[in-house]
Amino acid sequence: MSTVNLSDITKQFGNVTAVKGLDLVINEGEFFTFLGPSGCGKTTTLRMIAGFYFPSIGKVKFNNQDMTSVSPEKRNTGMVFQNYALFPHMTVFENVAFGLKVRKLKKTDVKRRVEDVLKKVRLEPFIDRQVSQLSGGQQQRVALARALVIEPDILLLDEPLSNLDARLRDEMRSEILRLQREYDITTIYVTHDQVEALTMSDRIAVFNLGECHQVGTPTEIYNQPVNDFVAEFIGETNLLPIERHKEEGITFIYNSNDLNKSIYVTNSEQNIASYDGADQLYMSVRPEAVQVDVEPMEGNNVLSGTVELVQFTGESVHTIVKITENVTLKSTELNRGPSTYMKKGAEVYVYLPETQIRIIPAAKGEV
Ligand SMILES: Nc1ncnc2c1ncn2[C@@H]1O[C@H](COP(=O)(O)OP(=O)(O)OP(=O)(O)O)[C@@H](O)[C@H]1O
Repeated sequence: MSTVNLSDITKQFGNVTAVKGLDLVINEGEFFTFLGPSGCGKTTTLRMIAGFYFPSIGKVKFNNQDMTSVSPEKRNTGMVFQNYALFPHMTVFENVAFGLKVRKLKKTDVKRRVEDVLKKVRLEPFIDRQVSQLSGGQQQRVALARALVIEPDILLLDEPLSNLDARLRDEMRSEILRLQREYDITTIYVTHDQVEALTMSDRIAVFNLGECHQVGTPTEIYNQPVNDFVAEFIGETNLLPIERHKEEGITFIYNSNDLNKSIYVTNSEQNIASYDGADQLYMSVRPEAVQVDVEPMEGNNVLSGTVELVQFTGESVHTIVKITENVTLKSTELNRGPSTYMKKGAEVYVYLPETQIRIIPAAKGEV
């Protein structure tokens, strides 16, 4: 097991800056995920850890040992690629044994270790099957076995589930977690799928445009996003630009030209002050915190509106309510039966509880 320490890493490809000033510490045995949209620098960072790329600036350390310019085969990392990169005409055994043969292990040791790992990934019955004759999920297991058989200090996984259908993806998520716990191995996982990141990770780093915006546990990232990019990328949110308007020194208001359609947050001044200098502030309210009813509720932040759309997903119901010309709010509630569904065109009230409103700045360089 290893810690991974990235300090002030920048990676330049010609005039493209793929990764900018990245500092990260990944702890021993941690399941750590790089999450972000396509092109944000996740794979480039993973490849710098594997040694396939060297950083233009900065240092990569494993267990405090400088690995920045060490070649990949001397890093003892196991990698699983998005397209698996298996040898299609070789058998499962030959594919998994490959890395051990390169390391010149004795034949009997190779056999024992390959059989052991194939048992762990539940592929023993397929040991002599050609890889091209396996299903996508089985090929994925071969790729995992091949990465694990060398007993790496760090397991690196680059979007390993993106070629699988939804059901198999679910199954492989638990399978990867089980193996990670069994081998007790520091694991770095790259994905653009937020559900995958939230359900699997000990901690997540959220990337955009080559920069890391936030590092935290899944609940921290979801409940306390540091800016509008993180709030919108992880889960869904209602994001409304703030117009500051002090009333008796304690409230701010959105939409100050129609006070009936304004949103108040008491004691928000301290929160706002900590973002002094931000170009734009937003309030972010998750749809599951937004309540919709045909009767007005008690308290502040009850806005009238018209139901624009009702989306049924099975387990939950999304209701989109138009508040003003420019503002719609989304509410998500668990499915409590047809009598509770709102109707399109209905006049309703929407309640935004103050405690569920989070004030966040625009991500730097965005506005
Ligand atoms: N070998 C390369 N040469 C030139 N530019 C590159 C190279 N590799 C990556 N880039 C650029 O660096 C940026 C980051 O790419 P990277 O592959 O790390 O993103 P990513 O977040 O992994 O995206 P994806 O999810 O699509 O794989 C992109 O703009 C990409 O075009």
